[in-house]
Amino acid sequence: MEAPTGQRTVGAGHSYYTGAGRRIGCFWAVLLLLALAVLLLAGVMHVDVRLLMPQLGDQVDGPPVTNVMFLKTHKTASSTVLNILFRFAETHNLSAALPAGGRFHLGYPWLFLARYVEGAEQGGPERRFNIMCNHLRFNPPEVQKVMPNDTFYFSILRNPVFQLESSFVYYKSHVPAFRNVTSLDAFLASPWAYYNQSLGLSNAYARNSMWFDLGFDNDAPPKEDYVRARLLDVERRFQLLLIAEHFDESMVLLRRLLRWRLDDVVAFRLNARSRHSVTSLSPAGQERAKHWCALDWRLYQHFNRTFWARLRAELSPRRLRSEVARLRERRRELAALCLQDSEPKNKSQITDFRLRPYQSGRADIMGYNLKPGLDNQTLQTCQRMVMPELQYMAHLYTLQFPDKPPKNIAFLEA
Ligand SMILES: Nc1ncnc2c1ncn2[C@@H]1O[C@H](COP(=O)(O)OS(=O)(=O)O)[C@@H](OP(=O)(O)O)[C@H]1O
Repeated sequence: MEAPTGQRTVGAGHSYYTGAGRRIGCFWAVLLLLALAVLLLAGVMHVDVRLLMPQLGDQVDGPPVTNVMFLKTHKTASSTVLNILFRFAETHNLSAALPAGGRFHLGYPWLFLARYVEGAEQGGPERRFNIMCNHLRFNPPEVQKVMPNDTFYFSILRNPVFQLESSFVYYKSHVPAFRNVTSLDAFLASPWAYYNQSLGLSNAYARNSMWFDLGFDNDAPPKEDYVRARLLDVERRFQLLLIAEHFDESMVLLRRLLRWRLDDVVAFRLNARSRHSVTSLSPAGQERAKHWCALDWRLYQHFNRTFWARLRAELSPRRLRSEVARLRERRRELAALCLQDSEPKNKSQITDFRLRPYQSGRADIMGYNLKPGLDNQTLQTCQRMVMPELQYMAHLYTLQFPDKPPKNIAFLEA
């Protein structure tokens, strides 16, 4: 006898669903086993799982830090950091403390004053900004006038031997102490023949320039008590000192402390010299540079130590390795997406003047050409990543102060 249609349907349906239920159960069991196997394999092969599931690694606890002051020291990879901060300001609609009027820095080499910031004196004495990162000579009470109380302060240091070599080539014709000497080795062999202490500020790039940028006396004798007291000052004022030689590890640490996303801290190397404008110092010259810049040498040694101690406190070695690997991988992806030939170009090869960095002295400062044919959104992302310091500052200035005359960067066209 044939069962009524409805019963048969229900019966058939029931057995169908029972079979399907079994299949679904199997599916989840297999998936669970697979996941366990991957985790086991990752453990055995010392692979960080976040490398396999990148979206997991981009999770951060709590809101991002948005009040940030970066002391932009000279010739220390600071333009690359500035690019990161300007991008963050622009994409998060944050205000930046930019140089007033037609200026390109915040009063450097004079000690910073709040009135060097555009708009600091408008809207009453309480006007505060989110991001501050243009060159200035650090002067905490004045910086505090334009930055909120909960600002995160950080800076970056570089081995003074290489920092001095970079300065020498870049500021060769600008700094009196460097003007009349053929090489840095010759300068370091008898610095007092070229360095006139009474010229003060104009020679700041020639000796202990990071110490000077921090607001201290770059000609002070490196006496133990004095050095220790100033290092303590820096520790009190800054939450973090990064190290240019370990730039990627620095970005991992910075991102963690600021609770930013990975893409916020991925950057291309900016303001780098082409290989033919880098000179090498003899081993004796290197030792003399450490002696000549003894204050910077102490500064660098001290904060190189604290940097690694901080990294160890924040991340296990394996986690650090995997985060650095992820950062590099993402940089490679973005280079392939944005850059012509995925690499930097020297000044004569850069076709768009808006992307050509400011050139100084004998240095050939490299930049980038973008790939042709990028869609609008990708183009915007890529342009931001390769935009040199002066152009980016002028761009933000126009966005922030549309009624003011724009910064005149026509000289970059030459
Ligand atoms: N990501 C990264 N890692 C390591 N080093 C880097 C990085 N980005 C820039 N650089 C090097 O930093 C030098 C430029 O420093 P600044 O941008 O601070 O110079 S400036 O004071 O703003 O003119 C310049 O050094 P030299 O090439 O020796 O002159 C750059 O090569």
